[in-house]
Amino acid sequence: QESPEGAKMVEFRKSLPAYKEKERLLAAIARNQVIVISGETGCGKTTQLPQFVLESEIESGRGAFCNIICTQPRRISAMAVAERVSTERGENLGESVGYKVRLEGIRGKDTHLLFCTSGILLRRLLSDRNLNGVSHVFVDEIHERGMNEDFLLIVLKDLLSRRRDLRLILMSATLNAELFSSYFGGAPTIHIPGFTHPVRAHFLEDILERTGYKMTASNQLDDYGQDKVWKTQRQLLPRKRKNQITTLVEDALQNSNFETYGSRTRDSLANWNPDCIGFNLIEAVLCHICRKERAGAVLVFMTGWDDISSLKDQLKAHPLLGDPNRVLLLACHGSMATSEQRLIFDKAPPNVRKVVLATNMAEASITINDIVFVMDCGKAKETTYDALNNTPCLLPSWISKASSRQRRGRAGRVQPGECYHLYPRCVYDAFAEYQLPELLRTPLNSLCLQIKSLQVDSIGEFLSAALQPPEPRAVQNAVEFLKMIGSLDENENLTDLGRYLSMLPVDPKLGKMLIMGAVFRCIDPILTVVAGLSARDPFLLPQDKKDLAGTAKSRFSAKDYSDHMALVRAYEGWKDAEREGSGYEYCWRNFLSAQTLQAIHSLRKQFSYILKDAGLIDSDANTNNSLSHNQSLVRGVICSGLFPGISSVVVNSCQQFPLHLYYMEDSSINF
Ligand SMILES: Nc1ncnc2c1ncn2[C@@H]1O[C@H](COP(=O)(O)OP(=O)(O)OP(=O)(O)O)[C@@H](O)[C@H]1O
Repeated sequence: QESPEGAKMVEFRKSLPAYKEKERLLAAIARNQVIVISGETGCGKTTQLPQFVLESEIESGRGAFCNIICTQPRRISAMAVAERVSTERGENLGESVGYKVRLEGIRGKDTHLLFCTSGILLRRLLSDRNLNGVSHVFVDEIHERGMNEDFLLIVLKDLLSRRRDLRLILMSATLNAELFSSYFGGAPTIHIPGFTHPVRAHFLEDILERTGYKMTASNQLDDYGQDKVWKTQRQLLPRKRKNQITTLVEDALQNSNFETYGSRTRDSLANWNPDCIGFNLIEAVLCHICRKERAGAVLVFMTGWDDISSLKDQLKAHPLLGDPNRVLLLACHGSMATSEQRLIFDKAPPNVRKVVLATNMAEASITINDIVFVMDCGKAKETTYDALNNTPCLLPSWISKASSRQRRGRAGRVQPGECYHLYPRCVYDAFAEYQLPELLRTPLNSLCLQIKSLQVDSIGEFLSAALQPPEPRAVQNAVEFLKMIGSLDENENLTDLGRYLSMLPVDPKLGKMLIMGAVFRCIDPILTVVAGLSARDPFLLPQDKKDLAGTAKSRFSAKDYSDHMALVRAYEGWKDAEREGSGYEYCWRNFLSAQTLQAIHSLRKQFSYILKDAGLIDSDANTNNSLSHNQSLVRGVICSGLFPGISSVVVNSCQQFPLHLYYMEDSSINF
């Protein structure tokens, strides 16, 4: 604090809106076991509030006894926030402030404020049900209503009566604090106004007017490279099942005539296709920013790995955006290793504009301090689940108003910014206020396993205590599935397999395949299959070279007609080629996607750390793979993991009985 930088930091912290509320907050925390704080974007909720408690405990001589945990919904935010708070305190990470995310963490003996993911705290609660030694728990971003946060709230609510001294502070970025307050018996709420430098919002009509970009029916179809044909068809097909928000968006568009805009803009808007992300539009806006706007990095919100990597390929081929001397293109999505994700925080070289293509994982809690421009495609991949037919699907859906504001809020945190929303204002007006809680829209298989490891008798009863309980049918489907794969017995008790599965932070189906691969000592091929099922198919099928691509694939699968074994061989061949420096030619020759193989490689590493962490595999690779050469065994292990989704029935069209086919996420077929 004595150095000029230290004094500047103290001044900065004092300028945040949270600082003005410091005394009121500390008094409320001292008087109440639970408080709910709604802090708008940039007010200092995440970085300041846990720090205020730490400082106050140190000042009152209780520093050595306090143990503050602050949860974040995502790994990247837990790490980035811990780093920022350490910097603000003029310390290294691991002194008074640390972090813990799955498989990684920095904390020291003097760490009294720990940032971690909600999953890490849940895991701790499984083995330490009373959270012994913890004095304060902050649960951040509760408005996102993620599955882990809703689950945490049930467990923490139950814990409060056993730990009267524990303080629980719930933090939300939006004003819906009442819901949480009444869940905790009318806990007091405190509101902190937000602070951002001014951020100008431009909606699609303004963007078109400003850039002069013309949208036609054909220039909006996104180019997904080799998958192009399939994706294009999907973009052109009318959607069969419309959800309420899609209808609202269409109505909003129909009722808007954009009469104050020029005819070129109106024509473009008449052609606007809400089902596309709009790669060409993004490219045009990026060019506009690079050529006409002031310096500053750009953060582009996309929906997932496939659109991020396809857009990145397109931009790399552009004379301006693909020139590394002028533009630094970075990506950030969930299947990347943490070390790669962290690159988004690095500064670009002078006169080079940084462009980050990210999923909604960059939406909350993080500050990339050189971001001046945000582009928001208005969509995010969301799991939707229909309990009636028990089919989950991961599809791009419109985001909520709360998410859109959070995205905008990533600009303007350190300097004034601009946000380009790539959809008209009337569409924003039709967005839901908040997203539907994850607990109500995803299968509950993993969650139910974790609930059982808390030694709960009835899963249904436990979940009925949630903020918004899921449908009983969804719970019943999950319990039946867990019984079928052998992780629960007839009386809903965890089996040995179930106990191991509950320790693995992956889908139970994939977890079972991994455990079987470990037990039967054929882990390498199984790691590849599980990573492949979690990523996507690396085999490309270009429309104009289907035969050649088919022949290339059959070279990998001819012996046993197995797609899974073909993947294993293709991956192993790629690894060999990489070692010899010919990975690129190998992919080209065999119609394989190098990017997908790279993603599979990263995921394999993550899964193998998880298995080591759970004590399921040895540190010696030879021992773990002593039976990997036995292909019948490997195929048996794959089957045991995929069960019950292992076969499909082909019916003759003359047959009259009704049959329903559902395509599952991993493209297996379910009846
Ligand atoms: N890594 C960083 N570098 C520079 N400034 C930062 C950094 N992290 C935070 N800040 C500054 O501190 C302010 C408060 O950040 P904080 O993350 O606490 O906000 P918040 O209230 O939690 O908002 P949100 O919910 O939008 O993340 C930011 O607006 C920014 O000005």
